[in-house]
Amino acid sequence: MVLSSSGLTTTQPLFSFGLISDVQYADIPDGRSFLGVPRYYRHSILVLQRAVKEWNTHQKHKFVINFGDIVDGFCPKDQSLGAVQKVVDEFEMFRGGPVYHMIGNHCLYNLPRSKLLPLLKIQSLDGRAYYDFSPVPEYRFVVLDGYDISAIGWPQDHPKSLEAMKILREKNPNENKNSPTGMEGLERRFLMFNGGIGREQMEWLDGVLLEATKKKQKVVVCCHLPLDAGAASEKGLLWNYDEVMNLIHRYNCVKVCLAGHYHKGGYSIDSHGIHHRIIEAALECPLDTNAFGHIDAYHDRLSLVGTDRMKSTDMHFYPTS
Ligand SMILES: Nc1ccn([C@@H]2O[C@H](COP(=O)(O)O)[C@@H](O)[C@H]2O)c(=O)n1
Ligand SMILES: O=P(O)(O)OC[C@H](O)CO
Repeated sequence: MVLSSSGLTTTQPLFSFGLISDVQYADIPDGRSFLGVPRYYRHSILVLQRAVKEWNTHQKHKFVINFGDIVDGFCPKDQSLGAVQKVVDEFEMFRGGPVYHMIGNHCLYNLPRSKLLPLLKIQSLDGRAYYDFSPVPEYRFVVLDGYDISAIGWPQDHPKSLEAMKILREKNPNENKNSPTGMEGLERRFLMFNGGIGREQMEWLDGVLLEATKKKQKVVVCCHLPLDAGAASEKGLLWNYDEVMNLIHRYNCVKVCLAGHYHKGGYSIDSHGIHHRIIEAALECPLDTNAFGHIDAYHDRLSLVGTDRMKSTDMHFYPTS
């Protein structure tokens, strides 16, 4: 406890970290999403630069998490490598500690996993992009690879690609597998720009949650793709979000799930009291506006302090016995 200037006692966070999502940088003129939402491809890297400057000014953040989609799919392919490197270099200007990246669909439109993962410093076996880390003994972060089963990013004849195409053929009747036309409700998540968690990753997640439970750690799950329909459009959900959440709900250790992809951002608390916070996209910030923030982590809550378009959210943990 410390005494604030107002004389009231306040509790210091255990640690803090910076966060940003969907930078989707490209050296191309402004454009729009399929549904007409403006996208500012060149301005987004300025948002990132301002974020890093702010995080460095604070001098208290232990690390940064980037929620994926570092470069946009419209980036000319002969510029992909340079563009990803350029954005990574901006992140590297953060002086407080490591930057944890995750992959999104737009990353995979630009580069194969074999090139992408070393650039993003994701230690990988066989192209896997899931990992965990524990910044303090009380907390563990799990970073999921939402494009583990995906029709993008793996060679076309790779078993994971074939499995993804089978799912899309069964679930999505459209020739354009990015189109949800004629699909109803939650079924609308079966789009090519989404993906799923494979069996091995599920088993790995189970093991991490078991270990975290034994260590009495609070877990924050991070994934480019949202895991709760209350916080995002069903068109943006992880294909097997339901299986992943059923597994998570078997434990009491997961307190918060953070994601990107759904550019508008969102927030919900699910049936088990887990907070789902979808991070607003840097790409959709008009000139001189921002969408980045930091999270202060306490024993009993995460407090997201957002800038401009990123809303602030206090996430108090549901009491568990
Ligand atoms: N209702 C929709 C939405 C999207 N698509 C296809 O997905 C691509 C990516 O969409 P963005 O929102 O990221 O622009 C888009 O180019 C369309 O091919 C769709 O078919 N129907
Ligand atoms: O990642 P994008 O740019 O294809 O956009 C995905 C949608 O916003 C998901 O809701």
